[in-house]
Amino acid sequence: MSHADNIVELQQVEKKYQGIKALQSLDLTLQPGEIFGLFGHNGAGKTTIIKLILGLIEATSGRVSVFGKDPTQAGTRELRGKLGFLQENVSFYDQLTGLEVLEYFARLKGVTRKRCRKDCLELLEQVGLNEACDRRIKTYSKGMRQRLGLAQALLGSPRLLLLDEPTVGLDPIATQDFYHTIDHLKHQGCTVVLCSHVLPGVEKYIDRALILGRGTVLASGSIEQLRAQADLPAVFQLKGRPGLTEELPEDMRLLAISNNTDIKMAVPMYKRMQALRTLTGLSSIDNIDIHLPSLEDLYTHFIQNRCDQEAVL
Ligand SMILES: Nc1ncnc2c1ncn2[C@@H]1O[C@H](COP(=O)(O)OP(=O)(O)OP(=O)(O)O)[C@@H](O)[C@H]1O
Repeated sequence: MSHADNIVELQQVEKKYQGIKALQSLDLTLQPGEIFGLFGHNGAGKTTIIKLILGLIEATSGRVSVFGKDPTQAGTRELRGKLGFLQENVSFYDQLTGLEVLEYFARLKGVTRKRCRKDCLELLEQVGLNEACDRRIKTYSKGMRQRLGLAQALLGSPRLLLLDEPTVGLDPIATQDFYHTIDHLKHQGCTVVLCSHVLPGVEKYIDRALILGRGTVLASGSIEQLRAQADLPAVFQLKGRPGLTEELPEDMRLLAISNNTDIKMAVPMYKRMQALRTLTGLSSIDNIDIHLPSLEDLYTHFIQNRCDQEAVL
């Protein structure tokens, strides 16, 4: 994909607030139809990245380009029309109904009066709020407000969607519905940036992730690339009958933490297929569970690594 196709490009970006570095040496490119996860501890710099992309703040140095333009200089209406943004802890005017709120934002976003009602009703249906659309916001639960926030972000079919903690307050079914919506948008070519502290379950929906620590990139890439960088083992959990330990080949026995019929072992990722073939051939084995390093494991690994490095310095 060529340079010109990038939806977002950040090159060697640094951001300081009152002289204090919030981001440094940040390189980031986002392509059409990409779901990108932005992860990091409190104060790592995630919101700062979102604000730079939205053009709300200027980089102290480096280059920020969104749809090929500097977002702080680009025609506001043109850029806003292509962007959708859901902030953390979304709040709306309590006395209005869900439909009224959405129509208000739709008009602000330049949706014509003619299309406004139809578009808003469709979006409310998409986020599962069609039955509550005429109820005042003050009667909405936290999850319903969050869904309304998502509908607001989806107004005008954005080509770039920035979502800060989008699943906070959503129950498991609503979270799944949310990811189905995101998947649907991806297939329409929309680029999505997901900022989250909630790591479990996210990895199957994202194409790439960036892990930030104190304003610097600790790791970035697809889950497979992050696994390769971290070099964490796959954890095998074996269940079998008495004699299982004795049946294990010598090299595997060394890796095993065992009570004889219930064995856990950490196998280097590159050896996992070979280990699986060997294990399935054993006569006293009944079950094998394999846990590959999850996004949460990888996140903990990279953050911990950074802490260890800082402790040495
Ligand atoms: N307007 C500001 N003035 C001064 N410092 C700021 C300002 N905004 C952010 N910071 C600092 O910049 C750093 C990065 O903040 P940022 O809000 O980007 O982090 P974050 O990763 O979004 O955190 P969280 O997960 O808590 O929302 C923090 O140290 C924060 O205190």
